[in-house]
Amino acid sequence: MRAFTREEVARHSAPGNALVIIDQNVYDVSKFAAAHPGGDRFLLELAGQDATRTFYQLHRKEVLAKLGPGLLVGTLDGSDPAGEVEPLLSSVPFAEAMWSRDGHASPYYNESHRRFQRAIRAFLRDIQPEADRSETDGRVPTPELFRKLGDFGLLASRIGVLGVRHLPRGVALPGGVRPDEFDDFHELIAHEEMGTLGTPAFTNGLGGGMVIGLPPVLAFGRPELAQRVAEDVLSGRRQIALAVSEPFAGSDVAAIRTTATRTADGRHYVLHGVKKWITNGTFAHYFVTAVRTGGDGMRGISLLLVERGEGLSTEQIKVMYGSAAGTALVTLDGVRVPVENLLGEEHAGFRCIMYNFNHERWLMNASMLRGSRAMLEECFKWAHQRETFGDKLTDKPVIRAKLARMAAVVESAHAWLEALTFQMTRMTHDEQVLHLAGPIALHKLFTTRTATMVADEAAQIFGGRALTQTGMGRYCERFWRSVKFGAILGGSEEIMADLGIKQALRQFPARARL
Ligand code: HEM
Repeated sequence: MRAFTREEVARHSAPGNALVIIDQNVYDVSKFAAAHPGGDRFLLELAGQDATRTFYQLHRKEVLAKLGPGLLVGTLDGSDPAGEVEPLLSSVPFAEAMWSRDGHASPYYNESHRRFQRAIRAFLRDIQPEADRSETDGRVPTPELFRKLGDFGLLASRIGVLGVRHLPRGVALPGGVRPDEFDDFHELIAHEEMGTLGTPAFTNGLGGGMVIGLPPVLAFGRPELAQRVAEDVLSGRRQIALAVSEPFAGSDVAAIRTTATRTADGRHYVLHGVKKWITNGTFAHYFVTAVRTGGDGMRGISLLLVERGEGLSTEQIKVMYGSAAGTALVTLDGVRVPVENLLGEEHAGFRCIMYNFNHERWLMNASMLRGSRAMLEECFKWAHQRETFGDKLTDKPVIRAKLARMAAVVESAHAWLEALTFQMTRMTHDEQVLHLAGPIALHKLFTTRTATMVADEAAQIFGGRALTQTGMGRYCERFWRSVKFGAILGGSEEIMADLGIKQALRQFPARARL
C-alpha cells in the first residue's frame, strides 16, 4: 500500500485526477465521481483534501466497507495501514448492557455468559451483510443459513434449557458453553444478540416461528415425535411455525374457528380453517396448529402438529416491516393429521398454548429491548458526528434531553428484565405461571412503550434521514416499522396491562386497608 503525504494528495484536486482522504486512507475518486450517488459536484469540491468530517455527516461507514476497497490507493504517511479494527463490543455510552461493559460487575452473569455473548456476536457479525440485504429485498433466510445457525448451536440456545436438552447430535453450544452450565441468562443473551442485527423482519424470519412453535412440541408431544421434530428444527434442516391466530381470533385465542374432526376409523383428524399472521409460515415445514375439536370456548381447543402436505397452502401476507419473516396466511382445506400428532390431551390444547406464553413474551421483550438499545447507540453516534447550525447535535441541550430519556427507560427496562430472568432461574414452570405471568406481561407493556418512545425520539434526532430506507437513518426507519409488532403480537399492550393488574389483584391481601 502506497504512503502519501497530505501535500501529495493536495496535488490531485481536479476532475479526472481526484484523491480524497477519509480516516487516514487515500481514495481515488476520479472515475467514481460520475457514478457517485450524491452527485460529482460535492465530491469533487473536496478533491485533494481530508474529507473525513464531511464524509461522516452524510454516509454510514458501511459505505466505505462496501465501495472503499475498489477505490483505495494508499494511506497517509505515518498512519497505521491496518486501519481501525471494529471492536466486538461497543464502547459507545449505553450501547451494551451494564454487565458486559468494562469495569462493571453483575450478580447474574459469569465467565461462561461472557464467552457465549462474544461467540454469538462474532458469528452474527459475519452474517450482517446477508441480513441487511434480505431485510431490504424481503427475501426469507436461506436453508443454508438455517443450517449454519443450527450447527453453531444458536437455534437450540434460543429454545433455552428445554432446547439444550434436545441438542442435535454433534452440535455444541456457542463459546464452548457446556449444556450443564446453560441457564436462562444464556438464553436471554441469545435473544438479545439476535436483536443486534438491526433487521427486525429478517431476524424474525430466522426462527421467530421456532421460538414459539417448538416448545409445545417438546413439552407435550409424544417422545418419539418430540425427538424427531427437535432434531430437524434445531439442526436447521426444517422449520416450524406456530399457527394459532385467525382472522376472527388474535389475542382472543379461545375464539378460534378452525375445526378438526376425527375420521371414522379414529386414526386421523381432518382440518378446515384459516390461520393468519403466521410468522415463518411461507416456508415452514411444521405448523403447531390450534384447532377446535370440541364445543365453544377454551375447553374445545386441541393442539396438533401439522406437516406441510396435501390440503395445506400458504400465501405471503405483506406486513409493514417487510417480507423477510415469511408472514403467511395458512389455509387448511381437508388436511389429514395422524392422531399421534396431538400435543397434550384432546380438548386441553388451550393449556398447551398458554404453556409457552410467558416464555414467548419474555423473549420478545429481550429482543425488542435490544433493538431499543441499538437505536440509542445509533442516535448517540449520529448526534456525535452530525453538525447543524455550526454545532454538533450533542452540543444542543434539547438533543441531550432526548438521549437522557431514552437511556433512562432502556436501562430501567433491562434491569427489570434481568430481575425477572433471575426469578425464572429459581422457579419451577408452575411457580412462574403463578408469580411471573403478570410481571412479564407488565414488562412487555413497558418494553413496547419504551420502543415506541425510542423510535419516536430517534426519528426526531435523525430528522429527514429517519424517513428513508437507505443512508444514515436506515436502521431508524426499520425500527419504526417494527415496534407495532411487539405492541400487538404475543398479547397486545391493552391485554398485557389488564393481565398484569388482574394477576396482582388475585394476590391482593384480604385484610389490606388504607
Ligand atoms: C470514497 C468516497 C465516497 C464514497 C464511496 C461515497 C459513496 C456514496 C454513497 C454509496 C452514497 C449513497 C448513500 C446511501 O444511500 O447510503 C453517497 C451519498 C452522498 N455522498 Fe458520497 N461517497 C464518497 C465521498 C463523498 C464526499 C467526500 C462527499 C462530499 C460532500 C460526498 C457527498 C455525498 C452526498 C451529498 C450524498 C447524498 C447523501 C444523502 O442523500 O443524504 N460523498 N455517497
